[in-house]
Amino acid sequence: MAVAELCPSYTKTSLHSSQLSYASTRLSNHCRLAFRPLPRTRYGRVYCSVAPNQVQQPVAVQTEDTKNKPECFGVFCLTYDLKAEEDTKSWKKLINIAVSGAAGMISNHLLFKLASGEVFGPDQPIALKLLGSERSFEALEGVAMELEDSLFPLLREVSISINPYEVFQDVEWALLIGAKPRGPGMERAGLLDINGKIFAEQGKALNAVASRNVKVIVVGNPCNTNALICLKNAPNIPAKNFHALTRLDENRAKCQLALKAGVFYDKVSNVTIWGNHSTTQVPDFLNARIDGLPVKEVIKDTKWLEEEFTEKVQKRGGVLIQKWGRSSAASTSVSIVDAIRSLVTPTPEGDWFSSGVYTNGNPYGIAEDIVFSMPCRSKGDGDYELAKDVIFDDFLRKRIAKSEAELLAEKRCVAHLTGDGIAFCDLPEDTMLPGEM
Ligand SMILES: NC(=O)C1=CN([C@@H]2O[C@H](COP(=O)(O)OP(=O)(O)OC[C@H]3O[C@@H](n4cnc5c(N)ncnc54)[C@H](OP(=O)(O)O)[C@@H]3O)[C@@H](O)[C@H]2O)C=CC1
Ligand SMILES: O=C([O-])CC(=O)C(=O)O
Repeated sequence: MAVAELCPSYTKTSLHSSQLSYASTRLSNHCRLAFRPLPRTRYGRVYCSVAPNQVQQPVAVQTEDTKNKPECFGVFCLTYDLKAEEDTKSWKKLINIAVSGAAGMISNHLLFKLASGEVFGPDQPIALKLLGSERSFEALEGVAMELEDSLFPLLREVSISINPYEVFQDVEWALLIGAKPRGPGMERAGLLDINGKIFAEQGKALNAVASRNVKVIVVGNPCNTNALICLKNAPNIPAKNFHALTRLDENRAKCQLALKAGVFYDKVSNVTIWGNHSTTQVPDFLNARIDGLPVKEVIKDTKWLEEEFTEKVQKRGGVLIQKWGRSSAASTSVSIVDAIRSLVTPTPEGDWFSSGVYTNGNPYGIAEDIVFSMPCRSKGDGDYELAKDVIFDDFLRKRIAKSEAELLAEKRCVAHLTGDGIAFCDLPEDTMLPGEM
């Protein structure tokens, strides 16, 4: 970073504290420096008095102090005097949001939704902490540049790093999207192992440095078992705070039911996706409602519901890949927004939403100690409870049991990553992620 950027007017600028020693190194020979910390922030103002022609072009070096910290990015390293606005607006306390796989396709949609305010509200300033890898670091800088150029008023900090321990520091939300896609010829067990290692490491990092009340949404596949691995490696964070994203499946199911019934999709409610985010998932039409009525009273074609509808939802991701040549990114990011908003706003009376959550005393008789998608309700405080008014029939029970068996097998397969002993992979059949068929 050039001195001119650090001290653009040559009289006064604001710096993140991590830049201070660098600023001092570069400027001390040329100007008198004073650093005054701003209250309750990690920023301060550097005051220097120097004539422009005295400033020499710097060599971009970082001191020991700065190089192990996540880098704040460009314009997000500055702070501004918002006092005039603060008189008229009441901003909420800044929240820290970590996003992994931040240079990937889903994040490319999601980050801009988060920064726009449509997720956490128009009075909620946010800090985005982007996690990438050496492979993606330059792309991550590109993402941060686009965020700069978008001039989002609510986006107060952006930092990028390849170290989860830096990125997860004090985060209140962790959106874990980055994962290796399953390549040709790769066994599902191999995918579980490779991605499981990523989520074990990230669980440990969350455990060490995140807010104790962090909410974690695991998107990277296989997301249920990745979420299980993550929470098992984070024993100091409540297991209830971990979610595997099945909201996209719920949205897909709502769309298909609306289409069949000839209604707009906002008329469809109480849709549960049970189980795994895989082709064994169970889109529940028994409890779902259209315009307040049980689906079966509106759609009388039971064969369609049991066969076509169920399979269409289970395989929607794969069909989309065949059309697009890549997996759902925009609709996934929309569903992540939906998932977050369902936790931070009260669930409408009588309705619920689906999320893959830890089974610990569930009322449905589902095996304990796995991450299973179930119907949830929230008061809007970030927490949830399981919906109680749910009915089952033989068809639903049988389908749920299949997804449950799959998740139990996945769990045995990653025992070495959850602290449950030696892994034993006996996956019942090579079931697929929605995108793999
Ligand atoms: N739950 C759900 O409903 C859905 C889940 N998904 C899943 O979300 C994940 C991300 O999808 P998408 O954004 O489209 O994917 P992309 O391929 O566009 O991005 C994935 C990111 O994962 C990171 N990554 C981490 N580890 C590896 C690794 N070992 N090999 C390769 N990449 C790695 C990469 O970032 P970097 O280089 O920085 O590490 C990359 O940017 C996938 O696992 C996908 O299957 C997708 C749709 C729906
Ligand atoms: O398998 C994938 O990456 C895609 C996926 O999860 C989906 O579309 O639901």
